Amino acid sequence: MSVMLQPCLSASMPSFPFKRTVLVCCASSQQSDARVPERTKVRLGLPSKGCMESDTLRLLEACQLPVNREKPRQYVGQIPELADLEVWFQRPKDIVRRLISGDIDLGIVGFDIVSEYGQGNEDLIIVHDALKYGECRLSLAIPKYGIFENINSLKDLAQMTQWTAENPLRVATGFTYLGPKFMKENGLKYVTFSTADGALEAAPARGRQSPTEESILLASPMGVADAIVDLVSSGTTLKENDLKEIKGGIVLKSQAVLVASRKALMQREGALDITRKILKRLEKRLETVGQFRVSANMRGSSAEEVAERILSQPSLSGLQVVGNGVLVSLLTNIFNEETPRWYKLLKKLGL
Ligand SMILES: Nc1ncnc2c1ncn2[C@@H]1O[C@H](COP(=O)(O)OP(=O)(O)OP(=O)(O)O)[C@@H](O)[C@H]1O
Ligand SMILES: O=P(O)(O)OC[C@H]1O[C@H](OP(=O)(O)OP(=O)(O)O)[C@H](O)[C@@H]1O
Ligand SMILES: [Mg+2]
Repeated sequence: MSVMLQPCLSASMPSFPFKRTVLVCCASSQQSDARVPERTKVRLGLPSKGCMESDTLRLLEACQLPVNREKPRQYVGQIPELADLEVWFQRPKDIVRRLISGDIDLGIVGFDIVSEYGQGNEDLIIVHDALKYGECRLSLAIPKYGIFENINSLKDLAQMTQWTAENPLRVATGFTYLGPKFMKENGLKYVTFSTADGALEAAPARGRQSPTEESILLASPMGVADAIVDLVSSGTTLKENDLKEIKGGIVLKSQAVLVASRKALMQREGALDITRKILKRLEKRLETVGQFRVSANMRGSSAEEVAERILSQPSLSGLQVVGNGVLVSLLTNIFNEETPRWYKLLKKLGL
């Protein structure tokens, strides 16, 4: 007897993996009673360069929402499926700033950028928190050598007697909001920050190795920081620059998210409906990522008996016998109607 198995081994739905503190700190910057600027089209901001741009366009295409642009460097585009929508290609930080100013209504960017440039503004609503690319973490990293050789946790770092008002821990970061906030929340009192746009990992290079090697610090042009707060993905850049992450040193975990302006969703005609359509396509697409269809032959005296044996395995729970009892398949497409994230969004909007 031959039985066809079609289990789709489902990746579990990720829960919200981020530090909630990040988005709740500055309620005062909220402008909920302001009106949105008048215009006819809903605007979606997409990253204008790098992997975030290409991965975002790839995801939208896989969702049957391809973006049309006459020329690859053009800053405005359209999604033919969504006639009332305009796509604006922007730098990620500008997407967040323009969501807040009301110049765009929806955006796709890294959660790190929403947190850094959104600074807890309650107008920003995360509609989809896990688009499954741009995965990285914002982390504190310190040298592996010198006075940091035996420092392996944030607690160890905070307890070092070196740090005083005159001789603070020097941190280089491009995250000038989240970096200081994290250090303060973790009780590191004597800290100063410097900022740079890239290659931060070079900042501590052979800086302060030991109290007796202060001359190296002065002589080394790049010994300008003791630690950095920067994005880490594979960890290769840190490793190749002799830096290490420490226990308790993750500021936040990030991946691409769909973010919206609350004002726009509430006030702009068509914005909520377009969001619902985009969300539905994203959910449908992402739900199948990491799922596999398996076909197998099994011996048995009847289809029912084989099906019963399969279904008695706890690890295969979720399988469902369909048709004449011969085909066994998983209920994967559970979002025939609206998705859980849609109901969550309505709740956040008080609708
Ligand atoms: N190493 C990384 N791995 C995965 N995602 C990352 C990494 N670095 C950054 N990101 C995510 O991508 C976003 C944009 O990164 P970044 O500002 O470095 O862009 P870029 O340098 O223009 O492009 P890229 O480095 O992707 O070619 C970040 O805000 C973060 O969300
Ligand atoms: O842990 P890893 O996989 O090594 O990735 C981390 C590196 O990636 C990012 O820089 P990027 O290469 O994007 O350069 P950029 O700073 O110029 O954007 C980030 O700022 C780190 O330097
Ligand atoms: Mg980069």
